[in-house]
Amino acid sequence: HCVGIIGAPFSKGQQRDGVQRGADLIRAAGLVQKLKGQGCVVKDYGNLTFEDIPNDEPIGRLKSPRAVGRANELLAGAVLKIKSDGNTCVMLGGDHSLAIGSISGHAASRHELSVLWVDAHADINTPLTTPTGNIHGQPLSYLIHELHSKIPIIPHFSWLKPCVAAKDIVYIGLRDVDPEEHYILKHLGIKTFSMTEVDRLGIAKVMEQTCDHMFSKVKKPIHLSFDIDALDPSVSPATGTPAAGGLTYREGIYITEHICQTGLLSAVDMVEVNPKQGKTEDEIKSTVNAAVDLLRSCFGRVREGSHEPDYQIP
Ligand SMILES: N[C@@H](CCCCC(O)O)C(=O)O
Ligand SMILES: [Mn+2]
Ligand SMILES: [Mn+2]
Repeated sequence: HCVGIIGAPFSKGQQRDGVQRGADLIRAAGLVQKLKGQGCVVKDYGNLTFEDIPNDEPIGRLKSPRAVGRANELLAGAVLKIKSDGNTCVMLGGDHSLAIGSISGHAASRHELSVLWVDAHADINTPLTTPTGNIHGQPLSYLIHELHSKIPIIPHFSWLKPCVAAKDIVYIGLRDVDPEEHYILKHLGIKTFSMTEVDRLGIAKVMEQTCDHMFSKVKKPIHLSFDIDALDPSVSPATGTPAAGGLTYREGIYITEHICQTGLLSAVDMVEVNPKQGKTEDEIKSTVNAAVDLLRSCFGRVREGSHEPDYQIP
């Protein structure tokens, strides 16, 4: 696996300080060394620098629209470069509004994508349906062709064009979906595996049906957008919008092991780790370590273990 890492220390897609520190916390937990230790070729492209945008007044309900638009324009360019260099891209957030840039940049490189959105939330509010104005609850609405007519002109978003078809999106982990989002999911016929389906089917069947859906026509590169709040708060409490009844650590690892073995993973986002939302150092560690382990499983780590092909018992 050739892996390119980009850090996006950005928090203006929501209101809680601290999520901008996620990238460096994941690095400090040894992500690069651990990926190299399991045979990956890793290039760390460092962190993006986001210039402050003064007077970024709300537009309608949207909060920090100019900062979010600009940050994602920068991120899109960085992801495109990482893909052009032949890597699988790992974007470390930062809040989930960054998926706007990550998926845009990925689509600029690989045109048709399958998007697997692992999250307690649907993140598909439009600028007119959002209950909070936080753009981390809206990223998919800017990216989906079928919602283009529902997105108004927004300063610093003129670079952005929709690049994903509703049929190419699958959700796993939903348990906190706004009514407007639920209507959009049903109206667009988007494939969803809420926590009810995870409970009913079990994670193995969920992954089987996820892959059947994604590969039903042509096999496309996979963009995995993993919001750490998809995991149960007992595993990953240090996050801004925790919701009870989430994925176990094992279910999260199963998802990433399974996606790895498809051989189609082309980019992965790991977002919403917020150390300031952890009550103790242990809560922060548990959250960060889960993020690291999930990423290790994206790139070949398997729980049964592995050995060098030419190993022989001495
Ligand atoms: N649906 C809420 C909560 C969004 C949570 C965002 C997280 O998943 O990145 C909103 O729109 O503000
Ligand atoms: Mn979420
Ligand atoms: Mn999210």
